[in-house]
Amino acid sequence: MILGPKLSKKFVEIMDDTQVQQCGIDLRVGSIYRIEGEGVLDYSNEKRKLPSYRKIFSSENDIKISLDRGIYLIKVADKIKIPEDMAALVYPRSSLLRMGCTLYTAVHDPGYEGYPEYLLNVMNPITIYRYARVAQILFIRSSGVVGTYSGIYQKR
Ligand SMILES: O=c1ccn([C@H]2C[C@H](O)[C@@H](COP(=O)(O)OP(=O)(O)OP(=O)(O)O)O2)c(=O)[nH]1
Repeated sequence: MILGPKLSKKFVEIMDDTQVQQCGIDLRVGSIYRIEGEGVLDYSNEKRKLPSYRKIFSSENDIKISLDRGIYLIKVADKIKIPEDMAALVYPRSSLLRMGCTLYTAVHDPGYEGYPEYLLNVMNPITIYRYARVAQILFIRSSGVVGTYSGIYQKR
């Protein structure tokens, strides 16, 4: 079952009710990075290596950024905390899609806490203002959960 925002509001540190949607909570842009260099991914994570990220925008310090076509990493400005019996899914805002851009997102695990990062694909140039709402998070109550998230992205 997807939780409505009356309940899920407790799990996102939002700025104000503009972020509250009918079924989920909008997430704001925090920082944007260029991805530089190669990543390495294996089965056990022994060889896992993230590429380098060069920060090109921060909602704290900058007013707006114009992005050319390309791939960027985006870190959200809102801290989220997933309860131990829930997972969360994040979708791009449809306005972002209508502008020719999208976010690629993965599963948010039970117990995860932090400022998530998503892949931003700019297929048509876009200007993004500080703290623009770019995504929407949906919380899903989950049964039969095995443990809670404690990987390298916890509390980042
Ligand atoms: O698009 C996403 C999806 C999830 N997360 C956060 C929440 C999630 O709980 C955590 C780890 O995600 P996942 O388990 O998919 O990462 P992994 O690559 O398997 O890392 P680990 O080995 O730490 O599990 O990262 C993001 O920042 N971005």
